[in-house]
Amino acid sequence: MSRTPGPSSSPPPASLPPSPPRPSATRRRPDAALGPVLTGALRHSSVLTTAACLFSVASAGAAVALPAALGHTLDLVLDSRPGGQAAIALCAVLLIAEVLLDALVALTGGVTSARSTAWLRRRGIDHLMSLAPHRVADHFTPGDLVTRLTGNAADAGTAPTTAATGLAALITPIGALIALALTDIWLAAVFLAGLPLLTWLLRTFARGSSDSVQRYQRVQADIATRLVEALGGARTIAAAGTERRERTRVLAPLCELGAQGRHMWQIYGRAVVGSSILVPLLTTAVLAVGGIRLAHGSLTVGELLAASRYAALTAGLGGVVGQLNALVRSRAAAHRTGELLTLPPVPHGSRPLPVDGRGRLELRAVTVVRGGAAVLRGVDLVVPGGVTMAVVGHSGAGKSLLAAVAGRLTDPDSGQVLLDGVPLCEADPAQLRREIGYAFERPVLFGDTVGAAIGFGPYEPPAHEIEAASRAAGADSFLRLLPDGYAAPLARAPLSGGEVQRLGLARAFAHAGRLLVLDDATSSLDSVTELHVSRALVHDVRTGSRLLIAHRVSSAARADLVAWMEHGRIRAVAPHDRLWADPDYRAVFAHTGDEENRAAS
Ligand SMILES: Nc1ncnc2c1ncn2[C@@H]1O[C@H](COP(=O)(O)OP(=O)(O)OP(=O)(O)O)[C@@H](O)[C@H]1O
Repeated sequence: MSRTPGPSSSPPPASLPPSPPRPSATRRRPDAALGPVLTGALRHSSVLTTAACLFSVASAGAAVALPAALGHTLDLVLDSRPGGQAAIALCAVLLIAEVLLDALVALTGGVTSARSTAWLRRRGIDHLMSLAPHRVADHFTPGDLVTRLTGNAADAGTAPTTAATGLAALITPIGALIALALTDIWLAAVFLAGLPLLTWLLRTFARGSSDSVQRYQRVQADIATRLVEALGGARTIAAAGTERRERTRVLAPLCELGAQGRHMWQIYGRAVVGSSILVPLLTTAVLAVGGIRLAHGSLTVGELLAASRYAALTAGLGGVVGQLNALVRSRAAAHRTGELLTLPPVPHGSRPLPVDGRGRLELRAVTVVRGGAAVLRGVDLVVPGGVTMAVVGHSGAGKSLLAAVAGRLTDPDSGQVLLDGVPLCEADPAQLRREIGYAFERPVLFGDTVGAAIGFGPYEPPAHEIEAASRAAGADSFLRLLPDGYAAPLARAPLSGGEVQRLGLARAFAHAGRLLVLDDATSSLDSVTELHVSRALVHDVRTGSRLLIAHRVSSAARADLVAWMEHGRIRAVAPHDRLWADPDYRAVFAHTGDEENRAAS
């Protein structure tokens, strides 16, 4: 309730991060990023924001009315006029109302901020999940994203409350100035004389601190990005013995962070010092002139008392500095969170796949550009329904990208991909995820238990299907040795690289649809296990087409057809036996052992 003059309360620096590490998203028009966040947060908490606004305006009204009531009461008491008791009661009511309203502002404001923040985080994460993974990676690092969706979202979530209470922060001094003028026009004139200086102080603060806060948040994000990278590469760093160097790298932006932090404090400090000098000077000047006016009989004692309170409240305009600071911070944070929302989501259609489709995959003139260069160049390829096709080629030929395009993990820059005659971009996304299974070379496992990690997918398969998939992937034997079997906590299960890969395979088998894409998903398996998996794939997993990115001759030899890729193009499609006669084809497998090559030939 106390509206003390001078810049106040909230500390200047922003508390959260991220950075601009990757290009374009951060170069969009600021308003394009800001609009959806601020309007969305406001719309989402409109009732509470309106309540907070009304309470704070009412509280400001009580604050402005109180000095007049006090002054009037004092005059009544001093002159022994009737009505003193009623006036005292009115003062008490105004005082209590102000306290209660302030409490309500704090309550509704807190809830509004919490709800807006929760909405922003949900919206941000939903949007993130709707984006193409490579597009996200092009624009944001993981650390940057985390800070945008946590700290920045929390700061941005305070915007509605700050704006609502900011209105009251303006009403109080402006109302007090009007009341001062009504009490005595000369006193208001004295105050107005100093107003240009106060206005200049506020404008300088707002301008300087906005830049500084944005830079501070970016540097914080940079540190978060480096930290996430270091955590991801912890084993490599330990093996290389470069912990000290890494520590230095992660903390390198700290100097700039400190500089930006100091700069913010300097701007804030200058504003505080400026208004701390100006405000008492103005108040004192008003009091001095008020004293003269009292001596001349132009003011009563009660009016002087009211005038002194109004001068203090009017000078509370300096307190807007704190409010401005909070607004600047939440605006900068909203801008950072909003940049994520400006990335266009992957468009989807709703066409169903034909019920009797067998997983015929067709790529028509598919071109994919990465880093400014075409990585897949006009690829035409047909995987007939029910056929297993191995994709082979030298490292960097574009095999993984082809696998990503096949299951719509990324869209081609030109050309079309069709599953059972339906262009993937027109297909119902939920059905697409049920009908296309993926296993990767280095799968990431999700779930509380190892069983849940296998069941993780668009639907939860029953336990017996999870176990059957696990057997097919050669994972059942080692899972049963775990103390709790399939219920063993994933985080504490001691899994080798090959075992993780088998769990990834089991996950894909458990959700196998009409198309199964195995992107180098058996690379860590020994030959015996790989043979077991290949057989299980034919006999124990739902039938459909398979696209296998393969490096081993044995995998290519077992496939019905081989697509041989070279420099982003299909060089040939034929059974392995037929291609083997070509020395260039054999050179693709030059890295595999002679024994395996002999066996395959
Ligand atoms: N996001 C990207 N930005 C730039 N270049 C990319 C990107 N993704 C892939 N590439 C490039 O595309 C090429 C093909 O990559 P891809 O992973 O498909 O090769 P690959 O045939 O699967 O190789 P490997 O057998 O080594 O896994 C590589 O030269 C790679 O550097």
